[in-house]
Amino acid sequence: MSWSAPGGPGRIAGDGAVVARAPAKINVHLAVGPLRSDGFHELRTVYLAVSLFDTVTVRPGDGLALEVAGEGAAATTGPDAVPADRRNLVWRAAELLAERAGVAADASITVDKSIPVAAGLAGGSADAAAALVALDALWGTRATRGELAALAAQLGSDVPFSLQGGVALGSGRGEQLSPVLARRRWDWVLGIAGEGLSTPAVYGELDRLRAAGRLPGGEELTPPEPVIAALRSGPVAALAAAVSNDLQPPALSLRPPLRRALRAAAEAGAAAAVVSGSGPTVAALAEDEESAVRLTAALAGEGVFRTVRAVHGPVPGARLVG
Ligand SMILES: C[C@@](CO)(OP(=O)(O)O)[C@H](O)COP(=O)(O)OP(=O)(O)OC[C@H]1O[C@@H](n2ccc(N)nc2=O)[C@H](O)[C@@H]1O
Ligand SMILES: Nc1ncnc2c1ncn2[C@@H]1O[C@H](COP(=O)(O)OP(=O)(O)O)[C@@H](O)[C@H]1O
Repeated sequence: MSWSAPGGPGRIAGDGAVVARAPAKINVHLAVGPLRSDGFHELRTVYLAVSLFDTVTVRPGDGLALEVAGEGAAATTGPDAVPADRRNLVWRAAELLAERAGVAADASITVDKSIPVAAGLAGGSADAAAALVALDALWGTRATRGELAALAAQLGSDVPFSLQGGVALGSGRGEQLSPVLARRRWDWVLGIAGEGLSTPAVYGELDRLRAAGRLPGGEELTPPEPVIAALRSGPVAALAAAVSNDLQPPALSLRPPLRRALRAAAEAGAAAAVVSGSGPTVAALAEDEESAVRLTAALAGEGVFRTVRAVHGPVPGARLVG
């Protein structure tokens, strides 16, 4: 990896702050193969970045300091707890970038979370991607997008997509991306559960259900082509017919009330309703504005803590703002 010599600060505001934001994602296709020897599953997934963002602000500092504010700051235990130390993906992103670029890891970092935690929306990955972009500017490390993508892949399977945004096909463990063309804007209503689900627990439940013969073994990955064709061609019904997620059955097994939320969305006229990634967020696809309003009302209360309207517009990945 070749790094330019540090070239001075990037886009820095008056008080020395650099701000970046990155989007949440949903998976409109998620085919999961058997467990690999490295502890990950082979995937074919189609990621869609949606208009729900976390913001990361970095300032000059002495050593690393991290504060987590907003949505993610509340829980102290369980899958929804966001640590404000080196276990946080943002901290790891900072250490990794500093080490690779040969600069001191000096920064005071604030993460403002709007993306719910452990929700299957890749909030932690968004934070890590935004931190890479912001710290690259603060430290003047001038990494190329490709260099940042390589660091992102070391931080987590979803982080390269959080950096890239838009719509993409993910292979390998999800980190190998190729862009997908989407012709139009999609309107989603996200039903956010009050309590998150742990990603490794959901993959583990899938393995358990497969080993017990209660689900097909995953040797044959459902091909993503129908979803990719539907995204290219446009009609809502085509995308709705093609959406699928192998992690939905294990998420439902761990969180049975999610069935009610999926049913409520279907009864309220959702073109499609699917668990996003490892869940427990339910992503309901709206035909139009009126349908989105109906879905929002239907999801409220059905084991769902709150709803968020999110569109794919397309939505770019991690970017400096301000
Ligand atoms: C399921 C997905 C779908 O996009 O996201 P979420 O819905 O949780 O956001 C991803 O595969 C999550 O990606 P990410 O959250 O980055 O996972 P990582 O940190 O790389 O891995 C956490 C753990 O998830 C499991 N894991 C992850 C990816 C993968 N292809 N196979 C796996 O088995 C492994 O147990 C791993 O130790
Ligand atoms: N910046 C971060 N934001 C959220 N969670 C984080 C972060 N850094 C580490 N984590 C850990 O990752 C776990 C799940 O992260 P998150 O990305 O929100 O969910 P998901 O994998 O379902 O998309 C949390 O339980 C938390 O302990």
